[in-house]
Amino acid sequence: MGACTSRPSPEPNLSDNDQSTTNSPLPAGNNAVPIKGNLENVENLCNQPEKKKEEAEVGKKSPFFPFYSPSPAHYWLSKKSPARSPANASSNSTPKRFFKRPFPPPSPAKHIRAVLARRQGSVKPNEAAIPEGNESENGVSGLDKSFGFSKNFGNKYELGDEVGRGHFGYTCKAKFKKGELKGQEVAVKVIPKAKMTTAIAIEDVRREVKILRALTGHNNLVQFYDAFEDHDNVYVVMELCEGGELLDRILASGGKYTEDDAKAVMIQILNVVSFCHLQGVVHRDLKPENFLFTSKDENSQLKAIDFGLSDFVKPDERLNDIVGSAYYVAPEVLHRSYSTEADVWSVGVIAYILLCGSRPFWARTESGIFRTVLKADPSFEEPPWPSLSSGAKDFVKRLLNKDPRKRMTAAQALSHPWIKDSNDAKVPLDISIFKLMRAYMRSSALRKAALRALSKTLTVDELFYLKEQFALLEPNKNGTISLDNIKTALMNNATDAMKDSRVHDFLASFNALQYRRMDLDEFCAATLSVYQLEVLDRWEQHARCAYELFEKDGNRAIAIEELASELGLSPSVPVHTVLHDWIRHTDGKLSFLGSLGMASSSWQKPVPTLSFWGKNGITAASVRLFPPLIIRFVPDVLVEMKCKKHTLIVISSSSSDEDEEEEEEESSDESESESEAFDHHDDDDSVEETSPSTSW
Ligand SMILES: Nc1ncnc2c1ncn2[C@@H]1O[C@H](COP(=O)(O)OP(=O)(O)OP(=O)(O)O)[C@@H](O)[C@H]1O
Ligand SMILES: [Ca+2]
Ligand SMILES: [Ca+2]
Repeated sequence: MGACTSRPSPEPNLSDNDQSTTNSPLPAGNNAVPIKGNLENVENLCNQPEKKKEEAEVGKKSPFFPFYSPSPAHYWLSKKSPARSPANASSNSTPKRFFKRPFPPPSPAKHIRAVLARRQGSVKPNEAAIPEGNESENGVSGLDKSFGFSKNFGNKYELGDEVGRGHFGYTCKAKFKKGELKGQEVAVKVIPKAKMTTAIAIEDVRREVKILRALTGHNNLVQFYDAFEDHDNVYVVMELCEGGELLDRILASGGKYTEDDAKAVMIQILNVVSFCHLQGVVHRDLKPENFLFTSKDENSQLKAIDFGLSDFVKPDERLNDIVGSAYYVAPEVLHRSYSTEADVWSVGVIAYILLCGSRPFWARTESGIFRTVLKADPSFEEPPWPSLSSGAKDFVKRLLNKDPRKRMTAAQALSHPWIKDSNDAKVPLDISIFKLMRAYMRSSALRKAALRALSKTLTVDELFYLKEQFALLEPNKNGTISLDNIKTALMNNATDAMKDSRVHDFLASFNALQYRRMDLDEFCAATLSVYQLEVLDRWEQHARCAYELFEKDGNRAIAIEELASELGLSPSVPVHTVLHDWIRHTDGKLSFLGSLGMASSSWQKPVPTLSFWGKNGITAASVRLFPPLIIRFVPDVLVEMKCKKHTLIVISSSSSDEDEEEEEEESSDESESESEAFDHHDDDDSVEETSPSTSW
């Protein structure tokens, strides 16, 4: 937005009137302009004669990006970053090797959101041209731009040089003017009120400060000191991080970290991300620009900044607004149903970049990026991946799983074998444990028995994390926990943010635990994630073994005929034939939708897709080849299906309503919903985009 072209205000009260037009704003669509891996191209882009540049912009202007952002070139060459300065282009400090998918990514965060907001009618089409210096119009617009912050910023601080900027604000050094702290330096993010042209934008700033205030105190989160306002600006005063952005260090390192260095960064990022998630805060804009080092020191601490797009999320809630930065955005965000797992995806993107120096999802247009995020698998074949450890690859793959239910959580990632040996700190409490626990407590006896059997097949590594979580709940002498333990553990970790994310209300749904205790065995059964186990190569062994244990415990499987009756199939239907008909030819998955015609008319609501799992994917033909096949089935049953000679086992992944809803969503055919939003885009090669009105 305007911020990217405005000059830093030397005085706090300076309005944005003087927004420079010398850096002619490029539409963010110019993200699409490829910077072919070296600074020359970037410089060329910048050095185009003004008129030519304008022409180029007009020609390439995409209707998708009515809001301009820093062009890659401008950003790259911004004065705050020596690594990006053209003067350094040939100096030793300049990375010799640039990314195949060149940095820096501009942050189209707001653009994604603004397009959406515009579509929903809450932003006027011409908001792109945000009225500058419109402070006198504040009243006219009817927007309440008072935040209730102190008004005496100017009395307390003396504003100094700019140290960085983004879409929403610019950050300056400042000094205490008087008192004990006189001369001490801080950082001040200045957010011009002139840019708050919608109620949403004002609310975003309010929330940014609220979240920062609530979460401050964590070692890997920028320390918040105070917030001020005056007629023109909001001032967020925080600790000054003098070590620059993580992005700069990545660039300075030639775009590649050693595994050990990457681990050290990952541990800090995951620590703060898991902390936010426990508090019920989802950051939504995790990217290397939003992590700063406190000092230039090689081992300096890393701090998360910029909670401008962050939000509170209740443990049961799914958010639906599309925000974030394109390269880092999770697929489920584009599908508009997401929670904290979306941040973990972004961490996965950062991890991928740290380890190999390339972006995992790349295209020349924003819609092209979205398409790859939704559909493409990142490459682990190209150098340097073959020379990296299998642990590192497994770690990144498990963060970049497109299914959020199969993705590791941040706390879990900290106990991943690749990380845990280098991590002295304790694994933090994981809110997702409580979600799984609640689903377990609401499950049928049959499902509980199945999960118990499955939990007995877990390996030492898989158990490590669950045991850590159990220990965090401080079991009593007998090794059991109760509702009180959960409450105490949460209280010990609580900040004000938990009030907004309603973690305590969520606890109320644990009443079933009030009169009983849970030992470690049951805890493991309750909190293991079947979705995550399914990702593992050894999943079939797990399931096969679990089934044997399940039977040994005296449980009886349901025969296919019983399943058929449970599904409402009439006894006259030859079930084995039906089974065959359920297999979708497109992907070889067993589709329940296909069975609808034969199912009894009592099936009113959409039926979830039933999928076959097997090594290398199961095709119709392989149904007969892989005994036993493991299939997941939403209703609460564990079923053995005798299919000719072979055995099919059905283990329900979950019984919670939430999951059923998700299943239904999935069953409406993922590819269809994707194509609805993106298929019309001609591939990334074209900068010309279809009109947004037809695409969103
Ligand atoms: N505490 C700090 N110490 C030093 N520099 C900072 C600090 N906070 C922010 N910065 C610098 O200012 C830049 C912009 O800050 P921030 O990311 O909060 O702004 P933004 O407008 O919300 O950005 P975005 O465009 O990513 O949304 C940062 O990338 C960083 O370089
Ligand atoms: Ca930022
Ligand atoms: Ca921001």
